[in-house]
Amino acid sequence: MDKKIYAIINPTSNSGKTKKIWSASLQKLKNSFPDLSYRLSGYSGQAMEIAAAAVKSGYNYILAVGGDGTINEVANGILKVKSDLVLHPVKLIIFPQGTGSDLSRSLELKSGLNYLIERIKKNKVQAIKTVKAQFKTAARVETRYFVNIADCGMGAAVAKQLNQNSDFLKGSFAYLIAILQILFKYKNKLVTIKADGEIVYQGKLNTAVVASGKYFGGGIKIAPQANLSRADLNLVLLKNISSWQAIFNLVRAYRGSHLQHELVSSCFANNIEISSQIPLTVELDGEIVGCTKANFKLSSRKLLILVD
Ligand SMILES: Nc1ncnc2c1ncn2[C@@H]1O[C@H](COP(=O)(O)OP(=O)(O)OP(=O)(O)O)[C@@H](O)[C@H]1O
Repeated sequence: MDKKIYAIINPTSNSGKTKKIWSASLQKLKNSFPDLSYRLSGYSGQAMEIAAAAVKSGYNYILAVGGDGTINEVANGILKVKSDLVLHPVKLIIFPQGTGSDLSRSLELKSGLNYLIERIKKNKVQAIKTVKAQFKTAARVETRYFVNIADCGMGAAVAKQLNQNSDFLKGSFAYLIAILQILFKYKNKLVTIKADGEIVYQGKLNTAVVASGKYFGGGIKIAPQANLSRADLNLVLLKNISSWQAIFNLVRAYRGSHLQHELVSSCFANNIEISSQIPLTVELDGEIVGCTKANFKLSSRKLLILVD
């Protein structure tokens, strides 16, 4: 079957720069793929609906243009459609245009339009795992997939701060400012963490990271042992570290050499549960979705992604 490509663009990603980049890229993309259809998302969450509708209409390539949040929505839209209703395997194409674009970093995708066109033509596929997260919102218990990294605690508080900050701050620098804003305010909280049914940690915690990819926070290599194609999940715990310890180890975290720290642990599991008396904020692929109690379970559904 031919490539039927549907592009979904988040015009607000990367502080609105994506809208201009898309306008400048469209004609060249159309020259290579004349049947390309596309739509700009009009509000948060719409990319999920557009992706699901495109898959149901028979599009077999969905192109996500934006950052990790956009990819998360598009992935959820693809996975929402029951696999027996999908006529042909659906492949996700990524045109990385986010503030952090941490999934693209884990996939080692080259940025730029020419590389995107080459990627589509080459059609090299990598299957990555997907993870079903369950968490609490004000109204109910909800579920949503993530594909790169989920975290609870200070990491999620930083993502929340980032979303509130001015669009003036860009890229990894925007994340660094948000980290510094939260670091000295954040109080570690008592948690119980289970991995595959066994308690693996009980005590004060700064951040729990449930990782498929290696990077979060605009390039912090928080889970250096994680691998998108590996079957299990990497749980990285930043235990009762102080603000100063976090500051001193930030450079090590960017390099991925923080696992040697005595208050950092890393293990692998298929099912991770995080509970706490004081709720911790939960973040999935950079999006704040709710709070604990949260559960992260490996899904049997894989996501097919075009890579370089
Ligand atoms: N039309 C829209 N108006 C407002 N928000 C939107 C719209 N379309 C999508 N969004 C929201 O924009 C948010 C940010 O998107 P995205 O994560 O792709 O960009 P980013 O934050 O710049 O990149 P990254 O997550 O890689 O740092 C998401 O929460 C998404 O739901």
